[in-house]
Amino acid sequence: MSLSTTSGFRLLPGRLSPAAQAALLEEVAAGLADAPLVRQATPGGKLMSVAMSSFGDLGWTTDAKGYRYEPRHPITGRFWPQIPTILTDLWRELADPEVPPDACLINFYDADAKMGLHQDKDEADFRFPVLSVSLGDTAVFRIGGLKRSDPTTSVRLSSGDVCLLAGEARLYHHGIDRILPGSSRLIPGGGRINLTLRRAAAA
Ligand SMILES: O=C(O)CCC(=O)C(=O)O
Ligand SMILES: [Fe+2]
Repeated sequence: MSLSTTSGFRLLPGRLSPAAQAALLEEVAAGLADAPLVRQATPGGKLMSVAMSSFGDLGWTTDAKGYRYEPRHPITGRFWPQIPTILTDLWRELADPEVPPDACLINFYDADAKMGLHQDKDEADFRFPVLSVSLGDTAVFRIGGLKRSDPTTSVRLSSGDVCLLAGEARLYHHGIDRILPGSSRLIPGGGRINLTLRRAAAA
């Protein structure tokens, strides 16, 4: 089964040059110094293997009360750092020329982390795409369809790759099966960072 581009899924391999990746990584590291990565628990009480933080007006959080967007970091209580301009520029070019993203989720995967099949549906308006940027080790990304039981395709996301979940694919199930440790030298100590730009609140 191959993933139709008419679904609204778009992969732009190597969209960010090595220099742009390094510059973005520096901005992410500066943001994480202010809003540290946290391993959060699902509403069901399971600790996620991915460590997370956010940039923007809203950040994604999860705890016993559920999944939601919050204006402040769950541990520090501070507002989230601003979304780096490299990312808002990409959004303007590839996602929406007028309405800016108000959330950028930061996921850090170590060699053992993964993310189960899910839909991104905590946002107010699915007309806006999710724009994803990958840095560091390659990930084995799985994407299916609107139904959890739909057939899935495996796509590798490498450092500098950008992908869009737009149109019908905006609500396709997706997840990360595994990381390929040692596949990139961008992040000191290894691992993968995924950044997803979103419009969480109504525009
Ligand atoms: O890490 C990725 O490439 C996907 C992340 C994701 O699906 C999410 O944050 O909702
Ligand atoms: Fe997702």
